[in-house]
Amino acid sequence: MRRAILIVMDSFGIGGAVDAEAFGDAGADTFGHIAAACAAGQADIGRRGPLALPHLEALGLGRAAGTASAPEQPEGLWGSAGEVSRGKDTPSGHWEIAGVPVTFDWGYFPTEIPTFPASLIAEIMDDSGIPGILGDRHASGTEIIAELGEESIRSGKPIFYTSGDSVLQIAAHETHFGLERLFALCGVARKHVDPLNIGRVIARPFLGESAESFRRTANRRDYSVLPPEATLLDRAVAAGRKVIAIGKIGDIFAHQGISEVRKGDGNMALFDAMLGAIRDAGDGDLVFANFVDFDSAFGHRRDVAGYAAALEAFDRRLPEFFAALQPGDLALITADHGCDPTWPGTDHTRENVPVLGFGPGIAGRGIGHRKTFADIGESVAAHLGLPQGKHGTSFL
Ligand SMILES: O=P(O)(O)O[C@H]1O[C@H](CO)[C@@H](O)[C@H]1O
Ligand SMILES: [Mn+2]
Ligand SMILES: [Mn+2]
Repeated sequence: MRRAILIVMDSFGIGGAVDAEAFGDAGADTFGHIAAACAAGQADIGRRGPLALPHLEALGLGRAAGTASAPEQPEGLWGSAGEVSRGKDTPSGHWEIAGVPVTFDWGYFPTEIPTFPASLIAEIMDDSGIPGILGDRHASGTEIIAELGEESIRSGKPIFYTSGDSVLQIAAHETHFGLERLFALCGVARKHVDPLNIGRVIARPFLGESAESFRRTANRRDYSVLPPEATLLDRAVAAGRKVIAIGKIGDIFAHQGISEVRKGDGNMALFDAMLGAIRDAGDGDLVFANFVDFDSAFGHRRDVAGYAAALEAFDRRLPEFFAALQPGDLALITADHGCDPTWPGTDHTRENVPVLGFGPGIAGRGIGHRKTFADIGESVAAHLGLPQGKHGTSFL
């Protein structure tokens, strides 16, 4: 069996990006700062003490990140990669991993209030019939729902907000407003933000009846534009291979180059879904998984202890993953950008990402620092015997 399993630990950066300063992120280091906080006893909520990631460390995480606790002889291919795409957002990171860097500038909404052009909101209101909007500014999704959720239920007006990413996010109550109605509204909004070059419209349904009880549900849906060129996923599908997308991978690629989508509510359910996909994948197939909680539940929330606990929970499950691999399989663990939970604000941070490769029979060695995430996708292509793309080089 020659299969590939590609895992994105969403936002698990390791610092050190050469262009971090241009993003206001010089010194940001998601892994390093979480580890430092844990070592200093500052991340003892729901967990305790130094960050314990024995399996990721055995694969070479410490060496990839340049930390002292690295083993002499990592068991996997270990290295780091920098991003050449102009944004530090999720689609840019994933598309570059899949061989297609984003070399154009996305459209962004300004930090002024209101952030959205009045004409855009008027068009969306006309087409969707909503009575108006709330929010209309940059915000943290959980905070703005706590602040405006009750008013949204009362008034029937959904909450529109954005961030440092190229996004229009729409939060509305799953039952009072209605989930299908929210999805339809996002479809309308998608059409109207196309001319503004906005990467994603994101439906953010929530449940609960008051600020204290509101919670976002797993029914988030991202409406992405298509990648600018054919990705690794398209190459795989064109060659008759199966691409099984775990979590939000399907949405991120606008469902292009995807054979099957499997979802899960939270990292542990996603891990289960990934193990199931590995059981079902055949020779030459690709399983591509995104673990979203690191970013959305902890990185953006600036929750250091929560992020650390999520890393440790993920690491504890890796033996199940190792056991699911078969001779000939290549597994790669990486990330799409940083989201340092110790950093000011609530946005992503420009960082290098770890690249850890392993599989039965793959000997450990350093692959150095890769200048583009595209080297990851090209390595998968080489492993699966797919045509090489033009933006990266295989490290196999
Ligand atoms: O604060 P929340 O709603 O989690 O928003 C985050 O999620 C968006 C999509 O990943 C990002 O743009 C970021 O701002
Ligand atoms: Mn991401
Ligand atoms: Mn994010």
